[in-house]
Amino acid sequence: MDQQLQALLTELYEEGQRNDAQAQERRKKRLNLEPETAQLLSVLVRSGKRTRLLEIGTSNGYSTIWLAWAARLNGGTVISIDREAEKHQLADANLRRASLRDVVQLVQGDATSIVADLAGPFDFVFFDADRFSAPAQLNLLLPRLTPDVLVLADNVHSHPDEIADYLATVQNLPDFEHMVLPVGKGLSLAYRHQPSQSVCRS
Ligand SMILES: C[S@@+](CC[C@H](N)C(=O)[O-])C[C@H]1O[C@@H](n2cnc3c(N)ncnc32)[C@H](O)[C@@H]1O
Repeated sequence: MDQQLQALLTELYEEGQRNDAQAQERRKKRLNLEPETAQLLSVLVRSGKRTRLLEIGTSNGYSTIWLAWAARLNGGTVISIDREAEKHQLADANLRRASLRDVVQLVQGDATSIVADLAGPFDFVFFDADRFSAPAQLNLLLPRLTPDVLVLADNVHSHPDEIADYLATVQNLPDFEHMVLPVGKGLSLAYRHQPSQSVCRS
């Protein structure tokens, strides 16, 4: 990552921290990922050559920039959803500053309604919005996941009660292995690897 993009990410994160310290309403907070979690996501995208990314919870685009930068290196794209119009505009401006706007489709609205209409397929899904709706969103997305897919969710340690249903859902998915990584606020990682069927040669 070049220094200019690193500097922009640091600026956005620090601005988010300052904003969140004084914002009264929760919906006005940026609630950005910890930088180490965002970096881990970008490593997973790059190392796994993931190209069809979906993020639920854009905020001002901090994590979206990390994902978009990684996706671009793989020739991929990101769809990112947020219900707040103000955050949608901030993310739009920040992605333009990062010269990554062309890699990202920003969608404004309620994530559950939106994912129901997304064609996919996705090989990387990151849940970072309202944890109560995440199980329903995951179930809607299941037919639109690639055989080899990573499904992640933040806030396992920070919001254990809110994320419990999501964790139960993901842990019960057949063919997925699941773990919780002690990074940032606790990152749920589910991985399915279904190799394409080998051709039997006689
Ligand atoms: C934790 S913040 C996302 C932070 C962002 N991923 C980052 O690291 O910069 C959660 C975001 O999800 C959005 N959100 C919450 N519930 C939502 C829903 N049901 N549909 C769409 N967006 C939602 C909020 O407006 C908020 O901006």
